[in-house]
Amino acid sequence: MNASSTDFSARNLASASVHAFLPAKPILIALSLFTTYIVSLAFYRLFLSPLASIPGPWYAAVSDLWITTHVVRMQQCRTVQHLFDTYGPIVRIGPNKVAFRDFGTMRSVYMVHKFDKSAYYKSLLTNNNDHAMTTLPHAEHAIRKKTYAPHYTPTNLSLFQPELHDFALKLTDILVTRSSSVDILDLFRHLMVDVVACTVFGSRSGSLDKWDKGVRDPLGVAVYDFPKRGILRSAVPTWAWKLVCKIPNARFREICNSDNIMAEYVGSRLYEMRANMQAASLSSPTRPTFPASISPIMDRLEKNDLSALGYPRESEVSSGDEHKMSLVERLLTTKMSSNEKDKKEIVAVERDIISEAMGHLVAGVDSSSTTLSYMFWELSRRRDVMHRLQAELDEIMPDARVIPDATVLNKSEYLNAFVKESLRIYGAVPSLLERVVPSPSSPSRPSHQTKPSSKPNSRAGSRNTSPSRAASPILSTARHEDFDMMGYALPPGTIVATQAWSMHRDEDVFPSSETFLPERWLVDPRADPDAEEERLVQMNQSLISFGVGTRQCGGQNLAQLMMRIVVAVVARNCDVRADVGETNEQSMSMRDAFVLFPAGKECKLAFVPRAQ
Ligand code: HEM
Repeated sequence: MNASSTDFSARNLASASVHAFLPAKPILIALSLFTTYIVSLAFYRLFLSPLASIPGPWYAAVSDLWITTHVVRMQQCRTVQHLFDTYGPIVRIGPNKVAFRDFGTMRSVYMVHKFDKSAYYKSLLTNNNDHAMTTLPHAEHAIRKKTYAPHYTPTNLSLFQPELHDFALKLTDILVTRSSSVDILDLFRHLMVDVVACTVFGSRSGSLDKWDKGVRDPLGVAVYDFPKRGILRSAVPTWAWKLVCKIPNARFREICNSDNIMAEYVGSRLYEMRANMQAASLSSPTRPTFPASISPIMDRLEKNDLSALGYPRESEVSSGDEHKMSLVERLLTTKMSSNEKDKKEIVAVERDIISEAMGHLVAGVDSSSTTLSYMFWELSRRRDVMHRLQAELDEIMPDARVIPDATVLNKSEYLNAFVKESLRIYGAVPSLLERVVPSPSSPSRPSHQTKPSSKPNSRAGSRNTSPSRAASPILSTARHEDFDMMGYALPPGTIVATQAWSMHRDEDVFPSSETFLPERWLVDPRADPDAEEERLVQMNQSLISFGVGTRQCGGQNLAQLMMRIVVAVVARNCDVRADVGETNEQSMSMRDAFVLFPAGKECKLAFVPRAQ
């Protein structure tokens, strides 16, 4: 090889390597810019953010990824509790998120200042529309609540007692006739579908009957699938969602479609009711126009084909009793009161009622069935509790098939203590209830700031007793629009939250908090009466299973009533047993995905009839 050919190859090689390097340059530049951005962001969040001084693990301050891994593991409640134990009552759990475990701050955020809910709740939209739980601004929510709240007053609910007793007796009959164990989580879900269908839609869905006959209940399955759909839906953008829903797998499609299945059921009830109401008040009722997602159902209904939905056409539970009104009927009456509504308005109102009713179905079924399941699981392994409860029930229910009125159940001391203790440990919503620090222009802007308080206390002057950090250097740099939470200045937009899980495990209020002890809710006759009164007030104020303030559970009176009815009739008629091979500590270990559920996703128990 001569010198000129060597020169040529070297030049070629050099030029080739330059060309190979050139396209890599923009990538390298982009990579280094990205790395600089990430490092700067992490540095800002860790050291310069207004939340930088709040205690908590550094990796939580840097990114939401850490807490998200615990959400995905369905162990967020336990993780946050561990942080409180490690860092104290206020903890930074994300770059923009602060969790607290303090009674005074809880009252301030949820009751006094009534902060708006965070965007997290939008993942619970039904039919792509808001309902009470997903309406974020406080003022807008107040209007909604006014329309549905009268339905859940104890007086109104007492009108539904005959149906509720029927369902509970039907459930008991199913339990005593089974020779093997029953997955009561599934069975209670069917019970609650019947209960909500009856009180909210004024119909009999026959869900328990279907369960008994081994027939699949489409409404029950849809309610069960809805949270899974919510998680999926919130994880992908709208365009991708349409593709996801086309994945050719029958079960998967059923999950994606759970929203529409519920809307079909509710829409059919609403249209039927509206037609009845119009027939009664107008000579020529106008056919309402329904939104696209439910118009096929309306077409089927027009052809009088209710069976296409899998539900019998039945008379409303309100028939024959003009005072008893389902929630849907109530909302129709309130919202359709003006005859001057145009078609567009009617569609909007009807769509709104459908979403609201679906919201109650979704909120009421899984929550109540989970708590009920844990109650019976606890009875199965605590003979002492079971016997004491049964002794009281034997007295108030001489006839095992006659369920006492709510007023009697509410006065039954041990039953109430048992329900409260169950709600404390197994309340179905133990999770962070997220709220947002408002901006200065927001109506929920606090007019004064919060100081930490050690414990709840009813006695005047004994609140907010622990030392405030108001004079701390952190606050000296606070801007006017910041919110003072326990001495830390939180800028508008910060997400703040407490969780029932931790409020209910405060050792100062609930000693031996991990032990299931209904007796803690009873007055100890040997103790000082004043101290006893104070102790019980503290516990009651810290029990937040149904949330706090104006955004509290809308259906809590119904849930409380159903829990008492079901526990009373089932425990009066049966003994409960668990086979540790199928239901045990491990399978019942608590998981949370906003609502609680057992790790094994079932709760199999055997029910043995008691000698009467
Ligand atoms: C043991 C059973 C139940 C528990 C533990 C429970 C718990 C809760 C909690 C903690 C909230 C407040 C969420 C927040 O502040 O972010 C809530 C809201 C709600 N719950 Fe329940 N719930 C139960 C049963 C029911 C039932 C049976 C219904 C109705 C059929 C119902 C309807 C609602 C509604 C409509 C809301 C939204 C309230 C509003 O923002 O106006 N819940 N529930």
